[in-house]
Amino acid sequence: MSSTTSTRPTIGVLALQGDVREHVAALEAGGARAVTVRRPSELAAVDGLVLPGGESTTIDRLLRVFELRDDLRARIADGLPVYGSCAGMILLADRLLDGAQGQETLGGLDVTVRRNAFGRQVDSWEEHLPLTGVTDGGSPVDAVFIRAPWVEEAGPDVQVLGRVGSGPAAGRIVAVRQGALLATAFHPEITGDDRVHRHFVAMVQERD
Ligand SMILES: NC(=O)CC[C@H](N)C(=O)O
Repeated sequence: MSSTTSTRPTIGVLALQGDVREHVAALEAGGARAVTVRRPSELAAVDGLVLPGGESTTIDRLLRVFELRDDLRARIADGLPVYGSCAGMILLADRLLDGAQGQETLGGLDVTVRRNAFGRQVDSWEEHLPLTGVTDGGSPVDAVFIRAPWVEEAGPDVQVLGRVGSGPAAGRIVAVRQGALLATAFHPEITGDDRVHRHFVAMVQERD
């Protein structure tokens, strides 16, 4: 574990595939020192980690190629704060529905996630959502969903932070927290609203 001060923690962004740059910028705006993580030594040096949006099957495969998978699972079990966005939410789920053949997750969150849950015809859409602990007393976040998963079932220790508000998927869970793990089905990193990342930075600081 690194010895950064609690005021500005070092947070890694897993940089194997996906929208890494956007997360780096959002973390910096949210008060962290952001670094990219591709090697076990880089993983060992961070106080928290973001699993970006992208393609969960590719990230799953590359985690093995880059020999990061076992170390990352161990650090998650050890309480490392991790924020997963979209594909990252899939990777954090203990149980996966509609995964590709042979696809595995890292696990950690006691949830069942359905991949590409909103259907192939709905590639992306945007909705303004209130999020518990993030938007309290403020405006809702601009939630951009891109071939997004949803949480089909959440265990008793999982705190539901946000649900879809309207349309055929109304009520579906799209933001959760369990201990040091945070996950959203949408992509706050591409909207210029840093409140979700700020929330995660505070979670990392709590852990210091
Ligand atoms: N925007 C995203 O991260 C999409 C996730 C993608 N559908 C997957 O299965 O990983």
